[in-house]
Amino acid sequence: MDKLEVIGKPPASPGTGLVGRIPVRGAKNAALPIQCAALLADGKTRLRHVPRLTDVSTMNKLLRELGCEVSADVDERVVEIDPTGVGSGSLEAPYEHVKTMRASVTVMGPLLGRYGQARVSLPGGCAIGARPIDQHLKGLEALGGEVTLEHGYVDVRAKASHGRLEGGRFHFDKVTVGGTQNVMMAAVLAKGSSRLENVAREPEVQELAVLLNKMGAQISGAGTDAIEIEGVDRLEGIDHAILADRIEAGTFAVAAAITRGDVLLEHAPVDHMRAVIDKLIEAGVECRVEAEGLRVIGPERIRPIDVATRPHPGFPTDMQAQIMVLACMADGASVIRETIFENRFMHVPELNRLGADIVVNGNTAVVRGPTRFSGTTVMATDLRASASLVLAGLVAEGATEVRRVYHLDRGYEAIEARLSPLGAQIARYHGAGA
Ligand SMILES: CC(=O)N[C@H]1[C@@H](OP(=O)(O)OP(=O)(O)OC[C@H]2O[C@@H](n3ccc(=O)[nH]c3=O)[C@H](O)[C@@H]2O)O[C@H](CO)[C@@H](O)[C@@H]1O
Ligand SMILES: C=C(OP(=O)(O)O)C(=O)O
Repeated sequence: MDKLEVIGKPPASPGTGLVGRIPVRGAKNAALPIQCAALLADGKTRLRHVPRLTDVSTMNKLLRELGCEVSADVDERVVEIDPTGVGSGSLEAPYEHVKTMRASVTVMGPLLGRYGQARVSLPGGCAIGARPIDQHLKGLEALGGEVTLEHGYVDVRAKASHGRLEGGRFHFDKVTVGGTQNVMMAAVLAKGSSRLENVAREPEVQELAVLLNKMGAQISGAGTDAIEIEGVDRLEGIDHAILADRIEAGTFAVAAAITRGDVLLEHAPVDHMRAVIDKLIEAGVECRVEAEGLRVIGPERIRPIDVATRPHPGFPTDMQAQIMVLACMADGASVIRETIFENRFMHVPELNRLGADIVVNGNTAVVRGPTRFSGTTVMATDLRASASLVLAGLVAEGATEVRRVYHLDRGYEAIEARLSPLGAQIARYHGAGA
């Protein structure tokens, strides 16, 4: 297992921290459902600006097992997916895949929509919460799917004798990104029309709808809280560039802010980052929208902030751990509330081991700054928790060793190689640590 060593530098005067430009890569959370959507097309889908992440490779592997021909030009960040061979073998996402990456369940909607059936391992919980998929399944039932749960697997098939879903109306009890994507993908090839209400409005949902419409689907309303879909008979393979990652950009923005740096985040999707940018500005961080991206300049003094995570356009839960590090560096007490996942404070004990003063009560964390982080060995527990530990390491006195970096590699492309040119001292050691 790899580990990262970050040699930190407590912040000095403004402009002495991370300095330079960093290109923002394609978004993991946009790429994964789009890879699944390729299952719906007649012919090949060509994806560009695909980030080099383990989750993307895991999804490619699953698609190959389902019968897709997948070629990945990692250097060019291009992935081509041809689903012509799917259907001759098993339409199953096995436990081995789903346990390493929950987003594997997103093949369920496209498989059901196109082939009339799918079998997917139940994902179970993960470090950040229970994460049930009841809304995915209820939504698929509302479109004419029949769901059976047996031996840890979900079996879903179209009830109608013609083997296609009929379409239908579904109101989500809970706003769910993956649920919206799964049910939307099931509906595009249905015989009739569908209306999905109380849907997620995340940019990655909108992006999926854009892609599906380019393929020939008829979806309207993505980005609002109701989506209408007219089923069509077939979809075509197309060429598409993956949206830039608002969470990666936000993570690097915090790195610039806490180190008192000056960093241009090239191609940052600023329109999708409003809630994060607003909080950075509230904390005193200078954020300038420039032609080439977002420029972030760290202030002399960071002000405390109150943050509550919410579905988009609210503050994203995937930035909660990182903004907590900004709060640690603020002069005074900040309050951070996590309302999306019930157990997403796993980074707190590790940040406290690095010197933070964070007290958690239920879903609320009170963060008392300013912290003088002091490097030690810490353990990554999930993707964004890992990112927060790297951020704290950047401003810690001495060396911070972050173990279990495989979590980080799920969602950040070679973070050490990206941050080093900005002046960070960060190195990866292969096969070391637990
Ligand atoms: C690959 C991907 O895009 N992952 C993102 C996606 O995850 P994911 O799609 O899994 O997250 P959801 O939006 O579904 O989860 C939101 C909340 O709804 C609950 N829920 C969800 C489905 C369901 O059927 N029943 C139910 O109760 C979940 O447990 C959670 O508490 O959105 C999350 C919320 O923005 C992000 O943190 C993840 O990074
Ligand atoms: C929670 C995340 O991802 P996933 O849904 O893939 O676990 C994340 O990207 O922060």
